[in-house]
Amino acid sequence: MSRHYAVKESFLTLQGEGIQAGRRAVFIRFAGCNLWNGREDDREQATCRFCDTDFVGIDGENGGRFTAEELAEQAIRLWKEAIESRYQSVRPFVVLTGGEPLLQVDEALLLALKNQAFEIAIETNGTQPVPSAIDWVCMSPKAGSQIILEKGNEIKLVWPQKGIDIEALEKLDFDHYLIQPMDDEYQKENIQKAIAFVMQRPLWRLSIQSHKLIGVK
Ligand SMILES: C[S@@+](CC[C@H](N)C(=O)[O-])C[C@H]1O[C@@H](n2cnc3c(N)ncnc32)[C@H](O)[C@@H]1O
Ligand SMILES: Nc1nc2[nH]cc(C(=O)O)c2c(=O)[nH]1
Ligand code: SF4
Ligand SMILES: [Mg+2]
Repeated sequence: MSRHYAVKESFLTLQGEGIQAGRRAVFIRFAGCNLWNGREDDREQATCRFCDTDFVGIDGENGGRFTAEELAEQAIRLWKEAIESRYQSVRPFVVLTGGEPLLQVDEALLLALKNQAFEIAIETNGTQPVPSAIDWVCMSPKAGSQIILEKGNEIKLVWPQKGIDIEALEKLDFDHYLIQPMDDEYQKENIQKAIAFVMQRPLWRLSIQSHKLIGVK
């Protein structure tokens, strides 16, 4: 039997975060993460405690278990929604996220997405190896986890986090450095801390979670 991927949800939206914010994108959210099991009862014991996402199960919009081809076909169908005919030739863009997508994403899925002409971006916590077929790598490091990723396109650090070695991140081979205020009960203060961070360290840019402001998914 061919391999299946456990997908929480899949949807067409605008990339809300990072250097590519504002870009039309299909999101595929894979179920499961290695830094939290997703249960509220276990959040405080997890390595990553501030997650804003429900990645448990396969019960979300367009969720389910899919073969590589099925998932790529669903993604291209979502991409084609509402596009005016003269833009049919614009390259489709997919963001693989989760949960931790690299617990499931493999060469077979990347090939199926490439066969649908997708440019492929990923949101990863940096603890898993990244296949070279991925076009855009966004790593968001989590304090207390073992980061193995050394290069990519953007680092998006959620702030504040205790126990992050900022200088060590700056020595990695990434093109863009972003700081993203943590969305929790202290969000207002977190935004001020993120602004102060950028003011002291001009290598870094502010990333706001714009999808939450404009009311898209
Ligand atoms: C839900 S994660 C999934 C991808 C991957 N597991 C990761 O952590 O990068 C997607 C992005 O949301 C960020 N994020 C999660 N919870 C957040 C929060 N409460 N406030 C701001 N950003 C958050 C993550 O750091 C990551 O950049
Ligand atoms: N619009 C939108 N942009 C995003 N960028 C990263 C997201 C994620 O959860 O990985 C995300 C998300 O959930 N929605
Ligand atoms: S690593 Fe990513 S998906 Fe996992 S708990 Fe943290 S923010 Fe959520
Ligand atoms: Mg999100």
